[in-house]
Amino acid sequence: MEEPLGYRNPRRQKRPPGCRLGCLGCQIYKKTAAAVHPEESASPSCSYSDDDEKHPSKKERSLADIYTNGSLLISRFISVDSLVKCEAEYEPDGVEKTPYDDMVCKVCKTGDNDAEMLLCDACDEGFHMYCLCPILIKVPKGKWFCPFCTKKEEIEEFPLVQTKIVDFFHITKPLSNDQESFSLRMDIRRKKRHSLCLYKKKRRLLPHVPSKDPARRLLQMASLATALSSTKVEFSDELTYPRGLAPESANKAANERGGMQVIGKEDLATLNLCKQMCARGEWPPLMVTYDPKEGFVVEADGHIKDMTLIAEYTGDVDYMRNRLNDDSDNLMVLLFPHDASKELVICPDKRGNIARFISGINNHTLEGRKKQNLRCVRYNINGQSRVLLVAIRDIAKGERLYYDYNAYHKEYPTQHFV
Ligand SMILES: C[S@@+](CC[C@H](N)C(=O)[O-])C[C@H]1O[C@@H](n2cnc3c(N)ncnc32)[C@H](O)[C@@H]1O
Repeated sequence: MEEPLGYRNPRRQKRPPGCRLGCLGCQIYKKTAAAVHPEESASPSCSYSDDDEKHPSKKERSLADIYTNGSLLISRFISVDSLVKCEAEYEPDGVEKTPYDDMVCKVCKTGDNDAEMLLCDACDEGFHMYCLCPILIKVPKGKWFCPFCTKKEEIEEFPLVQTKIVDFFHITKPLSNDQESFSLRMDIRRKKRHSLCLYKKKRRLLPHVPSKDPARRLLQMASLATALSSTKVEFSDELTYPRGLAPESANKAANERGGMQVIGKEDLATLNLCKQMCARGEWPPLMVTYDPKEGFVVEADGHIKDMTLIAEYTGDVDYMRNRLNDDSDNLMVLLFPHDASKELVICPDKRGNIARFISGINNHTLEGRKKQNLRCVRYNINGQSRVLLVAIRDIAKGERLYYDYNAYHKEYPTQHFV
């Protein structure tokens, strides 16, 4: 398997953290600036709106800013000549005092990490992004309301009616115990058993084994339908190329920096088999549930063997350059060519499948890393790049699925992940 890739989080630190809120980020920026250049101090109240292109956080913005962590971003700003002029009140040590200095998070009651503190646009209370449930990994675009001011929408369960589920997922055959397809799959598995040693050595992909009970499969599908409809995402088990985004011709695996592994014949047959099974409603045994800390999560609803193909990561394909201001936390790198303007990402915000709900590990802790049971791998499939999620060990029924969002690009902030 090639080096796995991770999520790309283009909006991370697009502006100084928290600057949306009475411009707390601006305060941080200005406070830091004032400490270094007290003569060029910052105004206590920012005159720019959040989305104003003239906002200091937007000026001088480059890819380097976007992919930089908060502290580096601030230090980069203070080295910029054109600091914003302003009047400020100084403490004796020359550091400007702001109305937000005493702000504490309403959840943990501390004022630590003010760079990660959001202010509610209604009640003006502070909340650490990582104290929210589920946690927020970046400053939201536009207005933000805290859980106390937002009337939380109840997750509405998708109706457990076979016809509705068949329609929702465009299933081509009713969800019955389809003997023919099961025997086809068993045939492949029997063949594999004969050459077990060989396949173990080569680490071939394995097709998933759906739950035998059609009623259970219906429940699994209803759980995904609930998650997709709650997030207003239409089901799509393939990459999509809507007009106005990147054309399909832009997805050329040959352009990948350093090359991309070509999928083998047997693995391709397995992928095709899995796709056919899914189209018939014979899905991997997975259940989507809701966790107060992680949001929607995916759990194994049956034993899953090492090397089982879990899902393809699907969604609309777009150029990364079009997504720099994207609020989404689930963009996936699809193609990483030498020419950065041609970098492609998968955006499952409008269309997608179960892959977009799978959790990420906290790769700052050993505990977090131990949870990893999947890996995402890119393959050159018929000349195009595709991203597959594959089990990297046996997964027991009830275990939650996790992979490393940061295995390739190290930009996804997972330090507060559970
Ligand atoms: C790709 S989405 C995963 C699906 C998401 N849970 C949902 O409800 O749509 C990534 C987001 O899920 C949450 N998440 C994923 N893994 C997590 C973890 N290990 N701990 C806490 N939150 C996690 C974070 O809010 C993150 O921004």
